[in-house]
Amino acid sequence: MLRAAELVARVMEGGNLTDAFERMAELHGSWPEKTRAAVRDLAWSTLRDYGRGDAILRQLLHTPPAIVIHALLLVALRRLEQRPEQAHTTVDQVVQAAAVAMPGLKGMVNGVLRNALRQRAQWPQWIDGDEEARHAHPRWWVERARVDHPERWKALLAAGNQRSPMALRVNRRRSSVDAVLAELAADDIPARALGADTIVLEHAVAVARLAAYAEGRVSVQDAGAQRAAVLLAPQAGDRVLDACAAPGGKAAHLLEMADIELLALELDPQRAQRIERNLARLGLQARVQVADCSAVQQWWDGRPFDRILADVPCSASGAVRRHPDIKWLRRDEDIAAFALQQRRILDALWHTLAAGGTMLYVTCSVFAQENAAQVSSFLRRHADAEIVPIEASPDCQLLPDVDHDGFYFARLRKRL
Ligand SMILES: C[S@@+](CC[C@H](N)C(=O)[O-])C[C@H]1O[C@@H](n2cnc3c(N)ncnc32)[C@H](O)[C@@H]1O
Repeated sequence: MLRAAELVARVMEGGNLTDAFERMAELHGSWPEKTRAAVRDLAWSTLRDYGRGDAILRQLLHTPPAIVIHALLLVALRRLEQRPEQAHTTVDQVVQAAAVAMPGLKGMVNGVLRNALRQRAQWPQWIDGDEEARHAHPRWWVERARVDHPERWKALLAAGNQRSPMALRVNRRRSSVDAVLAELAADDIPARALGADTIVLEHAVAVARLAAYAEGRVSVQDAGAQRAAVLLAPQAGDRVLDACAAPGGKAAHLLEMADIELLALELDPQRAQRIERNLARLGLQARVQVADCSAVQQWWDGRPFDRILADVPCSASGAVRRHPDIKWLRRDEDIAAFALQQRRILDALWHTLAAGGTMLYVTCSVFAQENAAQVSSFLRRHADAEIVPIEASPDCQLLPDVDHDGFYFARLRKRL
């Protein structure tokens, strides 16, 4: 429990959860898979529960405690909700953990948790009386959801608090959905097909259990993310740009779909290495270059692209259940900053698209400012741009559900 609390504390101090977890897992290389999964699950689910634990703690504490103890209490409350039948064991374990982290506060932790247990019947009322706790999202986020999705905001927020589905993308150059489904069935991994290359697993499993992964026959990629390559529809011989490419999921899908010449750009050199590793595992080739895609003069050779994938940096609000730390780290004003960055990238990339070529704009956001509003303003600035509809709609806003995360897609064609 202390390890999960350390991860939560890292996020409360402004750190990235996935990075913190990877560093911790590296440090404890001998952890069995079960321990790794348990630490991960507890940290992730505590952070997904944004605001709920604090609504309870506010009733029991006058001042917020030191960060590591605060995090430990949140983890403890999460565990008490998950396993009410083991309440006393949980309290004992948390008190022992507090004795390691801050021995002087052991008694306080014990007192708060025993008090919390005594008043357990009140928790639903405390949570319900606080809007952030009720939806387990920051207030500004609830407000944006309400304004941007007036019909579906409650379902959208509820979906953000669920566990994310695990989906595979079959490398059609090496296997097929049917063959992989048969392999999974033989390994007792329940799964179903969803679309041309997509399989959704009933429960998440460690990739180490998937021989098809190590052998480059499948990749782990959200089913929503897999729509990008399908919508861009690369054709043999196309010159294609993936402008924001790491870790290379969509780049690899494009290369699996057609014999194309692909340039994959990535700003972050370390993340760029992940593209190389992924392509090597799948037996695919592309030119990978570390560059800021919006500084066109630094990387473009002047030959226009037939297709461009602009999978821009965004709030990731559509993938919040996968990255629950973003509820804690993002601020309302960050959305405008992302929108500005996206606008710069779109305007710069447009110059590199051939007349008649297609650019697919993608975010994993559910906020209109990064999505439909961004595209409308792009169309107003570029008279030579037109929308290519997606299933009879000008664009496509996927909201998170049992099959996929939230994504936004808009297809833009440069007039001839
Ligand atoms: C949404 S992720 C891309 C995911 C990727 N397309 C995939 O499917 O695996 C956005 C990526 O863009 C990178 N990035 C951010 N700003 C960039 C820029 N100006 N130029 C190039 N890459 C950028 C980020 O480091 C991040 O890796």
